[in-house]
Amino acid sequence: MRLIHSMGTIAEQPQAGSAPGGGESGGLGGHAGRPRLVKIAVVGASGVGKTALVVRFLTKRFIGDYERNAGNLYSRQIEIDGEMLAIQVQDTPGIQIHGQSLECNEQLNRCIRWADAVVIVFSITDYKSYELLSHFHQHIRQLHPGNRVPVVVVANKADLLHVKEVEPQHGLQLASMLGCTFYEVSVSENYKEVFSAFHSLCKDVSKQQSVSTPEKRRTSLIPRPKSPNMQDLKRRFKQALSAKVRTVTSV
Ligand SMILES: Nc1nc2c(ncn2[C@@H]2O[C@H](COP(=O)(O)OP(=O)(O)OP(=O)(O)O)[C@@H](O)[C@H]2O)c(=O)[nH]1
Repeated sequence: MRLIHSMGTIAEQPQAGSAPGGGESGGLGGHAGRPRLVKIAVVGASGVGKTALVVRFLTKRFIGDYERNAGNLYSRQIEIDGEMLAIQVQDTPGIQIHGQSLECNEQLNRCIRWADAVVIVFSITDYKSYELLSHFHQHIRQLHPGNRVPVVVVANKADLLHVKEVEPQHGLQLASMLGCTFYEVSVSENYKEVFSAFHSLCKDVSKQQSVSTPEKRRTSLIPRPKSPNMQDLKRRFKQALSAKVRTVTSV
């Protein structure tokens, strides 16, 4: 796992396709010899386990200590279904909840716009984090108008059933109503489910990219004008010359 930079510096990073705010997606098909780039933003309320999830996915380890996070961008190459992918994961600062509305700052908006796919995390021990789910989903759709970026909903802290505030089936129902894939995980106890969530997201991105790529391929298949045929040019030049000679001799 490689830490690229913290979110504080992201706004000043103009690298195309590699950092939030960096403009066009670098994810389309990758360049020759380079793995395809998949950019994922992880969003959710504060304390739901976003950082723990990202670190678990990238290192297989669980971090137990809590430190409010400013938002880091991590990268790692992973082979998924035989294809090497360069995955960038943007951990974002937790949204503080005031009432039920979502107040995203510009940094977070930039991260969402930058992403090819988004993971929305809530905690089954925090009902308010669950209530934010549909707000986040709507916000993501608004920031990607006309482009259905794949979204996965992750219900975390499944090991804390004794203090749960959200029934797992409610998470599942809401996620399917929003058209998102749903995973219930315990980042602290389980790596497999965490990997599956990111795996399915990467597959969705791949699918979406291959849908948009044929258009690009088709345009690149339009025959380019041929370079002039030298034999043909010589022949036409000779013809023109002899016509001129004929005109001159006939005068
Ligand atoms: N029991 C349990 N604790 C978890 C789990 N996932 C995360 N935690 C703990 O929950 C706390 C918050 O986790 P973080 O990953 O820092 O949460 P965050 O969403 O990044 O928080 P912010 O930085 O405030 O946005 C930490 O103490 C984690 O160890 C889990 O699956 N089970």
